[in-house]
Amino acid sequence: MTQIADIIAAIAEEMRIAAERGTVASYIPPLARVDLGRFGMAVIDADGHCHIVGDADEPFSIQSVSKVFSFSMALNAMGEEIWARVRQEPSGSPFNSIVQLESEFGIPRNPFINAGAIVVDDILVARYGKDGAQKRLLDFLRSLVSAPDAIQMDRDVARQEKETGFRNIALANYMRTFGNIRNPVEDTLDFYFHQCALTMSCRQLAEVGTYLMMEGRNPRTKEQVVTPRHAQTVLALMMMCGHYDGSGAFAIRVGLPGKSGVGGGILAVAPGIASIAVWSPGLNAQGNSLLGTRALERLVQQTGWSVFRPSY
Ligand SMILES: NC(=O)CC[C@H](N)C(=O)O
Repeated sequence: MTQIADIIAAIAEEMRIAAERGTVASYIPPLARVDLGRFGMAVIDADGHCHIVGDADEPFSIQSVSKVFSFSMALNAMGEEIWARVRQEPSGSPFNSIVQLESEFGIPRNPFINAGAIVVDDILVARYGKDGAQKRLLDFLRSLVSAPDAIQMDRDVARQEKETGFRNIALANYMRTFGNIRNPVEDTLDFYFHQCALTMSCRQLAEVGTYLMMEGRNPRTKEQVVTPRHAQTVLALMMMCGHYDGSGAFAIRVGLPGKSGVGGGILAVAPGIASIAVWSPGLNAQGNSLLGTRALERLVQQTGWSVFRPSY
């Protein structure tokens, strides 16, 4: 097999010259002004070797990729009881859709659509308090990376998320009417907007993802961050729901559990083999990184890492 470094160098070159790059998210200026030409990728293998290419050390807004980490924390806090508050099924709907909530009594389909992530945050705010939840999430992420201070919450992005977040505010209030938001809506949303505003680079995102590659263990400290069973649960949900109404296409094209964000980042995990982060800010129609998806597709074609291959 060609070395990973050579494979990702060739992928970065293909992405550098790609003409069609998607569209950057435009709902807040900090996302709208990101250069469409950016592309970065980081791959960390099971031995801890990190290969990077392009803008892999450039911080970006991880947005909904953060839902993986808040959900991991909520599983730790609540265990299987969490399924009374959020379900474990794909939605087939856009990330910010409200339609299913009415017929399904305010219980979101899964923790990775906005409604589900807001419920997850409500659980964490009830357990740790509004500021405590933020601090714990930051501690969780920083414990997994080599340069902890590089992971930040961008307060300006959080403020703008709040100022423009009418759909998320509606989702939270609507679920409150079913009793599925238990804290003051503002407190839960404050945490949600701050977690969307987390900033890190591909290198750090791939480092954070290593616990999912290693059956829930932090390879740096050997600490069990989540149980092996919960790591499997998170990965299964990433495969089924990590790309919203684009999840089926992502599973077929890439064949790895993955989670996207509107900042153009994707975290993908080849269990036992690699933690991969890619960033390209241009999005496709479902709000997932256009070139990020293509880059992962190329990587899997050349490494054979799809979990659906018999040899995996
Ligand atoms: N898909 C996403 O990354 C969505 C995150 C965005 N901040 C929102 O709440 O709508």
